[in-house]
Amino acid sequence: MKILKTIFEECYLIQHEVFKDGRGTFQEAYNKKAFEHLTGTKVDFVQDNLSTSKKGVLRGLHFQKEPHAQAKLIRVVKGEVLDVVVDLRKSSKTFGQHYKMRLSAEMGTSFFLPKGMAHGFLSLSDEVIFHYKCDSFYNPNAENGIAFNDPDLAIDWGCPINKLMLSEKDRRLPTFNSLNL
Ligand SMILES: Cc1cn([C@H]2C[C@H](O)[C@@H](COP(=O)(O)OP(=O)(O)O[C@H]3O[C@H](C)C(=O)[C@H](O)[C@H]3O)O2)c(=O)[nH]c1=O
Repeated sequence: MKILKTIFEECYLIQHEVFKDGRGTFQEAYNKKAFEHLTGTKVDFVQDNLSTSKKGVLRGLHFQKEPHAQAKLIRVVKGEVLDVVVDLRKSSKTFGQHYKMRLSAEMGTSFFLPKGMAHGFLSLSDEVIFHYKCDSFYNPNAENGIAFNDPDLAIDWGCPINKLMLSEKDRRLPTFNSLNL
């Protein structure tokens, strides 16, 4: 397992060791001891989520308000996504910036997001299976989000807007500035 830093502090790409043989592959999808040793971050995950998405589905940008903010360890189990993270940590030098990266099952990587991030992804494959661990339980009363097409974030999703498929909830998300973070 190797840790790759990103432009966001405490936000890491994790490259897993993939063992291949005539049968297929094996990898440790998560190892608490190795993760905490390499990132220096102690995290107790309490909930695993799994979603499937068709091509063109955009989920996000979502976050839970304190004290229910979630750190997430993301894994694309099948297919490929464009994953997007927005730094909502007011004390961060990258506050208000977004970071995007293609993640695919073939890459053999996980992506760790600390608390204080808004997260979303665009499905680039006909079928995406998306798995992530959270260190805080789902709390619908703490749910919040940012519009995927926020004019100030100006995220380039690389997909014509008429090809995107969003939930009604996501179509009504507020702008970053209106949150007054
Ligand atoms: C997130 C969540 C949802 N739900 C229920 C609520 C709805 O009835 C249904 C679908 O929820 P939603 O449309 O919010 O699912 P996504 O759009 O995939 O939301 C996720 O999208 C982006 C990518 C994220 O990073 C968030 O963790 C998460 O909000 O599942 C639960 O019961 N538990 C949960 O933890």
